[in-house]
Amino acid sequence: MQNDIQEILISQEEIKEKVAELGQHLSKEYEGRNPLVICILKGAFIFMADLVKEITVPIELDFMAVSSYGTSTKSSGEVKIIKDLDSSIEGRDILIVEDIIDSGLTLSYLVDVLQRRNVKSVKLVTLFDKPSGRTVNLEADLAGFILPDAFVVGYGLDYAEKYRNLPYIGVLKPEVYSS
Ligand SMILES: O=P(O)(O)OC[C@H]1O[C@H](OP(=O)(O)OP(=O)(O)O)[C@H](O)[C@@H]1O
Ligand code: HPA
Ligand SMILES: [Mg+2]
Repeated sequence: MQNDIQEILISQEEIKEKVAELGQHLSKEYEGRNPLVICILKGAFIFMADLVKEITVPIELDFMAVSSYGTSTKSSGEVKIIKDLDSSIEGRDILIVEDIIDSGLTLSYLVDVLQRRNVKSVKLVTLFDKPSGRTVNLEADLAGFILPDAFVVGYGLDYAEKYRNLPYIGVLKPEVYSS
């Protein structure tokens, strides 16, 4: 698996430091409140697990699974909800936890879906942001790292469901896509 990586863009240590910073920031922002933190599966599962340990206000968790990439490195443009939330979110402060915003299609669709459920507020935190990929107008409220225009894997992010368990963010060798 490590042999398929051309370059490590962000190390395990850098990610750890950044996640702690984001957690501190969110703890201040949600002081005195009890947000519902929503993990967007599958990609955000590692970020979610690490981030919530750095949040000091009481939170509740839920999970939503969506997919638009399948086995490709390009978004299909069609966002499919594979698993919806377990309960009503009416009147709640919602924090969406995402691993990466690339084209922005997944999140613009989801924010719209959640906002229509009469929530009190919706905020969006992403660990990775790839502004060069955007095809719709969407910004995170909080972003960890800005990435260059390359398809990346690791720390939850996959290529054809593989490499999610790499502890860093890396770029795949071109021959991996073509084989
Ligand atoms: O901004 P976008 O271009 O929409 O891309 C970002 C989304 O794509 C990936 O999910 P994917 O659809 O691959 O599902 P996965 O999380 O199960 O890998 C990633 O985890 C984000 O949810
Ligand atoms: O660069 C990426 N890597 C993995 N999954 C993704 N989904 C959107 N962009 C990416
Ligand atoms: Mg994916």
